[in-house]
Amino acid sequence: MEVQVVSGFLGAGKTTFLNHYLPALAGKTVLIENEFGEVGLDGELIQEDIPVREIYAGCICCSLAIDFRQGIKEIAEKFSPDQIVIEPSGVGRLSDIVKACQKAREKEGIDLTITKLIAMVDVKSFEEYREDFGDFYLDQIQHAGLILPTNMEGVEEKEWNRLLDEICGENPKAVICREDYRTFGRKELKTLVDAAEDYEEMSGGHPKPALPAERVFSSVAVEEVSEFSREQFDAVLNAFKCQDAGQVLRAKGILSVAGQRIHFEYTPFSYEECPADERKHLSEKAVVIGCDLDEEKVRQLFWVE
Ligand SMILES: Nc1nc2c(ncn2[C@@H]2O[C@H](COP(=O)(O)OP(=O)(O)OP(=O)(O)O)[C@@H](O)[C@H]2O)c(=O)[nH]1
Repeated sequence: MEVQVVSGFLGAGKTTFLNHYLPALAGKTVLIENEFGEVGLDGELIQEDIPVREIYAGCICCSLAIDFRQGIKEIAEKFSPDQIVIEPSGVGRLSDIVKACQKAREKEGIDLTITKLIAMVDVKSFEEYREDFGDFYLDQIQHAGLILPTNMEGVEEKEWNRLLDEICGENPKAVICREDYRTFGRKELKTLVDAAEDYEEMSGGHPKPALPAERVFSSVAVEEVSEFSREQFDAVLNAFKCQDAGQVLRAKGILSVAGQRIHFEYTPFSYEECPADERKHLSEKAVVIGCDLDEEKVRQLFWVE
């Protein structure tokens, strides 16, 4: 059974990529979604009709390591898939995910081979996050075989090339896609992923002890949400920007705004909203991830009298 990992920092575009990539895969696939927040949302946003196992409220490489191992074992027994694709939480180190997979193999006796390690990188936040989150952020780029830059709209060609060169500098061995992969057809996308080297297992070595993501980042899941007017919801987004409730790095959810159910996606570098997909019957909820979050204040933002 092959294991592929699609990593990327908070909001870098992992789920979007999976919606392009999963239909390009041959054979039986199962997806593992690991959400740092306490409510799962990404699993519901996957369009491909394949089994999805959601593991949330922490990282599969730290506090949820046992759930992860059991999850892999159950998937192997129940589905015997050709491949498992893992979308780790945005704050998970890719090197730790690899170790978690190797541990699953050792402890559960599962026959798995780690093949593609992919890192999605939002070019607009790259320099700031490299500076602010160093090891957490760079580990994904440094361990990937394939780097897919995202959020290139509005970036001038010269700046785009400079940023890609900077990203390549962090991992010269990786294949980097210099175009917007979303313009590729299924076949082209598969060829691109196949062009990246498979992960090479190395024996020995002592893993460096690393600070768990849970000590640096936190999340608040909000399931009691108001109905917002447009102005009220704009004030919530503004509060994120102004860091009124701590440093919000990612927020997403389904809410009722101005009488319409919307799906919103926030990062400090991008914002998107669209009508909620009513076919999925998603309940109204939101998840906020960041640093030094004031949980009470986050909840108050979503509850207007
Ligand atoms: N402009 C632009 N937007 C993108 C691109 N890829 C994803 N997005 C948007 O960025 C937002 C976050 O994308 P996701 O695919 O949910 O990112 P993610 O890495 O799965 O996010 P989390 O795991 O929830 O932190 C969504 O609004 C996407 O539509 C891209 O290449 N360009």
